[in-house]
Amino acid sequence: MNRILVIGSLNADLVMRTKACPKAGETVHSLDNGFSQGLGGKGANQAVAAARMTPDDNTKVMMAGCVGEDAFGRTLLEGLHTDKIDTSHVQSVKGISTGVAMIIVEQTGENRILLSAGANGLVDETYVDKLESVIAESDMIILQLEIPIASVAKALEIANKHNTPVLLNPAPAFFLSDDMLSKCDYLVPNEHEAAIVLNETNVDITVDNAEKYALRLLEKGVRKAVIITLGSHGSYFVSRSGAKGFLPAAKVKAVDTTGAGDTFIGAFANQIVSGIDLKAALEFATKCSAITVQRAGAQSSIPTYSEVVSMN
Ligand SMILES: Nc1ncnc2c1ncn2[C@@H]1O[C@H](COP(=O)(O)OP(=O)(O)OP(=O)(O)O)[C@@H](O)[C@H]1O
Ligand SMILES: [K+]
Repeated sequence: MNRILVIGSLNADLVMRTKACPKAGETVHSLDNGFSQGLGGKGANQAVAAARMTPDDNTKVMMAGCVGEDAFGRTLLEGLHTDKIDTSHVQSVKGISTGVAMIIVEQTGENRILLSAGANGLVDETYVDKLESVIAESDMIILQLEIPIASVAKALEIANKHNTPVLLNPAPAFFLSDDMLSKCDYLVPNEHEAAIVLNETNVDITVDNAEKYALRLLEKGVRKAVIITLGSHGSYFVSRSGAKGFLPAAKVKAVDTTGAGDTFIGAFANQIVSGIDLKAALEFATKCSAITVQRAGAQSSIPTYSEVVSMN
């Protein structure tokens, strides 16, 4: 059985839809039935995507991270269990809230998000150290940057020590050292994140110049492949073995793109640990995320393997 370990964030998404945002000191009503609650956090979303893309239970997905001992934390864990994700390494911590994203969406589609890292901030180096044996036994670990960066560096160090392949999704983006990049097998940023990782915040990465920036990231030491996702355009990949190319996104009517990147990453990782080659794995991930964008929500919008294969 293949084993994927995600070390990352778990968040409750609290969404309020309104005609207009209240001004300071003002109280306004939301739209009718304007409130909804969802399960999110890049780490948990990517774990769910990897788990749902597993036919015949041939890949075990494990989640590591921290939640508060509260209703949000319990609901997040229940959701992961529904997808048969092993949560035995997730710590429920007393006295701190689970990570929360408060999202206000105006009728125009404009949104404002207030994020409280809460328990995600407790994923420290000591916690990651305790995961050493599970990192060593994994076929791939998936990391994002919604937990402290020192903990991500620690996870990279342990994974390298045990030759465990690493996929890093540098989101939200920071400038990353060559040392960190050279400990990653796969780097999957979107176009904005790729620019920030390279410290090139004044450039626009597009379909036309994606190859140049993907190659620059590869030159910084990423071991196997760099994949830059380009939203509704698709993605561009370059690999150490010389494979490269643009993969157009499926032409679909997008309703809510939340979770597109996370679906892409979880599905891609699942394919890679199952021995599928890079381009085929990316084509599969492209199909999966095209379904996610046609549905509202984050985790709830991620398709299952059978939904993806029945698309053809
Ligand atoms: N409107 C769309 N139509 C079809 N496919 C899409 C669309 N938006 C995204 N995708 C697919 O999802 C992949 C990842 O999307 P994107 O580059 O937007 O990631 P992201 O910015 O990390 O996403 P998000 O933060 O919204 O989850 C793309 O490479 C593409 O294949
Ligand atoms: K969605």
